Amino acid sequence: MLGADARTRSGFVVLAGRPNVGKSTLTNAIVGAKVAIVSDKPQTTRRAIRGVRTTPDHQLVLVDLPGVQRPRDVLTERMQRRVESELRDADAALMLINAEQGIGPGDRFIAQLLKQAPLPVVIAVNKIDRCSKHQTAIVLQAAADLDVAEEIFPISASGGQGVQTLVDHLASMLPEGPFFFPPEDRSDQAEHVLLAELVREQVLRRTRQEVPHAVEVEVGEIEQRDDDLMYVRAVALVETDSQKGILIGAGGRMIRAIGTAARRELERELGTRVHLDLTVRVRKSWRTDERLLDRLGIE
Ligand SMILES: Nc1nc2c(ncn2[C@@H]2O[C@H](COP(=O)(O)OP(=O)(O)OP(=O)(O)O)[C@@H](O)[C@H]2O)c(=O)[nH]1
Repeated sequence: MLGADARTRSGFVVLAGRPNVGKSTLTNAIVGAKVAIVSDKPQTTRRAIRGVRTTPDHQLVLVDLPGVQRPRDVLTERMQRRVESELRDADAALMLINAEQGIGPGDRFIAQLLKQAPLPVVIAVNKIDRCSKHQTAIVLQAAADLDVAEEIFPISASGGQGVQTLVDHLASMLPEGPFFFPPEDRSDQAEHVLLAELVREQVLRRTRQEVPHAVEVEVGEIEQRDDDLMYVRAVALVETDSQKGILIGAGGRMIRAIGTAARRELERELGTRVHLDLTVRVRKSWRTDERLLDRLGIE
């Protein structure tokens, strides 16, 4: 417990950035644990996943926003609403820019959105490990020209360069106040959502084209069956029969490979042996099924 006179800082920082810029990787680096799933396919993060970093003097709650984009269907409209409400409720925003790609229309769109939000903004220029000093300097200048951020930090989320300096600065921006979550918490996601994300990560790793983005994973049952065995039932929802066929693979090879890899991830997360019961089901147009989106925790 903290002493009564201890001064702590505590608050919410929203992460904004184009798809694939490294938001999940940075969340994990800041929190020091795997709370957001990482993939090299854009549009992985459909939920506002939070990571919680707690030190003796601060608690920084990261809200990892979905790739900001214009609403296209029910799913993305919901994302957009979530983005706007997170911006209203947060203490600061961290905009991530991809140093390798430079600044594009998507970044300008986000900068515009952040300019209208009543909160201080910091920019981190990520993936500098992939760039020459000269290229990094050009992107840093272009980031400054967006005229939205108080401070700009060059970082490598995967390599760790510059991350500590960025975190120290973010922590200093938080208001003084008590912690929101118990210090041992790293994420406020319901356990079944986190486990479902770990399974979905393995689906994304192994599928191509339209399949990755058509798949959602729902974890129904999580049950301690034995002293050292956890039973987890998961369903991969797809939109068409042909996607189902791809996911199952010839002779069930694909789904077995996904299941084995996912089980290892779940065992690491839960610290126990896991029996994963993974099935594939077709649910046409789950993207526009509001009730299902509610159940899956996509707001
Ligand atoms: N070289 C390098 N690669 C990085 C860095 N940060 C992230 N990546 C890679 O970039 C890809 C995308 O990273 P994610 O963290 O999934 O990106 P994201 O912004 O969360 O993506 P969405 O969820 O689609 O919005 C992955 O392959 C990462 O390994 C970095 O600093 N350097």
